Amino acid sequence: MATLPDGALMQRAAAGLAAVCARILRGADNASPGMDWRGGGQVTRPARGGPYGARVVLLVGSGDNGGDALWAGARLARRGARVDAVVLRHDRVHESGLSAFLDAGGRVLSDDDGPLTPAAEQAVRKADIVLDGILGIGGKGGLRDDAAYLAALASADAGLVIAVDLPSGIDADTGETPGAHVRADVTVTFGTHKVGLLIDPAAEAAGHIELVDIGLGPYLPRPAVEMLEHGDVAARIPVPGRHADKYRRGVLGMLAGSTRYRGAALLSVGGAVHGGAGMVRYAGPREVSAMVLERWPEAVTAPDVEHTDRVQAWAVGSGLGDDRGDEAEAALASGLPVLVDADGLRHLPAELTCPALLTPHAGELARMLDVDRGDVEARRLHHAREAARRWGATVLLKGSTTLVVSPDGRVRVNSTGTPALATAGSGDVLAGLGGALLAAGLDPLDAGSVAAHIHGVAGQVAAGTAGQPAASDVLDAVPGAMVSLVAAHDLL
Ligand SMILES: NC(=O)C1=CN([C@@H]2O[C@H](COP(=O)(O)OP(=O)(O)OC[C@H]3O[C@@H](n4cnc5c(N)ncnc54)[C@H](OP(=O)(O)O)[C@@H]3O)[C@@H](O)[C@H]2O)[C@@H](O)CC1
Ligand SMILES: [K+]
Repeated sequence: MATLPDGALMQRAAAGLAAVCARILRGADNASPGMDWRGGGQVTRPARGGPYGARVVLLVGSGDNGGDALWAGARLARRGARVDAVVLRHDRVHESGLSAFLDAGGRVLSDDDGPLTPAAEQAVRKADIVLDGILGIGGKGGLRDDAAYLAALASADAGLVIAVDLPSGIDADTGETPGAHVRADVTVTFGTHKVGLLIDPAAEAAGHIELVDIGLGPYLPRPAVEMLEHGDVAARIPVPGRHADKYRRGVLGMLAGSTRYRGAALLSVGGAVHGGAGMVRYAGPREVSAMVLERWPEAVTAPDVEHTDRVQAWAVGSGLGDDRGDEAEAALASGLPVLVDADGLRHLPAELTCPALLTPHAGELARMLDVDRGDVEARRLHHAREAARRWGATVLLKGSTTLVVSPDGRVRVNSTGTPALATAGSGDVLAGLGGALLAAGLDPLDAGSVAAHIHGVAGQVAAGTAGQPAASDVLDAVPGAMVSLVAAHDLL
């Protein structure tokens, strides 16, 4: 801002915003160079042939977010759209934006007494597009009274809701939703993706995300949250060299499954085998080991952790049950990198002395931190950070947006998640994958985020062929997912 004339960034933002609205109104293909990280993302749009004659309503808050909406509204009005503004506070409105809007033929439907006039409500209900310019990055807390009512009206009754920069009322920095907020079909965000657009529950309110480049790139600090793309993941997948042998590729010790949860052993060993482990040494009861060997003859088995030597990392806990805590503790005391999943998380010492990757879901993290599960779901980043700090470990919090948080503060959010992965045994596959990558020498942050990415791609592939895939289908899709990631990378 300091290097540019006053208002230049807002003009870039408004121009980009108006262009997206015009494109949507034209019914043009929605594919864009921006990131639609939720995949698919086709927007049901009011195809009108263009802005001319379209009904657009602006919800205008008291800050610059409202200014963006007004300037974009002025551009659409000049292209023949019928643009009405509902101004939340007439005593505090972006002045130059408002005069440009009025000069372009826009109308204001609210009055000094408040925004909720009958004309305003009627216009929102009939709109082709509602532009949500109530709050942007300056918003604090959820929407209040009139704004909350308008947000609900727009989300329920109106045409397409397009959020300006972010859906008003979400927390831009955490992904929390402290109160009432807009639910958008599309979010047009400026300069950089906001953390809140990437982490649930707020991310869910953002819909399809379009990034408008306003030239901030060279000035941005290191991002608070990273999201790996396919190429980033492919570059991190260990590829065996000419002199590879099973030890160089990484031997993983696996303490998982039990006579009660036999499937967990098969799925997690399978995840490790397909994840590229040079060898998997399975430690478990004789009848489970026999099943493992039948399905995965490349594995070797031993009765327990004590008799499992020459491993480079451990994966501990998937389907383990309650009675092998001593062995879990022994693996955790080995000093080797350890992935800890499910029942293994009950046996964490107060302080970890090894590089660790903890892979709880929200319920398990709630138990670890002695808080409510609902609170973990509402404040995913906060609680994952808290656990990473408390144990000095990398925490992979599974869920609709899987987070991987390193104790040094780095955060990655996975872009490939799919509801198809929310099925019994899916986490066992992930644990095997992550364990194999730890054994191959990736640090816990890379091992966790690469495993989550591959797992998500496998889930998408499996959903594409099996519809509602089982965890075994996801496991079967892992090799293909890895091939497609690496092949795409080689083509870059
Ligand atoms: N920075 C840049 O480079 C660029 C930024 N740009 C744009 O600017 C936006 C940020 O603008 P901003 O800073 O003016 O804040 P904004 O989000 O409009 O809201 C602040 C106002 O809302 C009020 N308010 C707060 N909470 C509230 C609540 N819960 N319920 C009701 N009211 C509440 C608050 O009042 P206060 O709390 O101060 O009394 C204040 O009046 C950004 O998101 C992007 O769109 C682009 O133009 C491109 C360049
Ligand atoms: K907004």
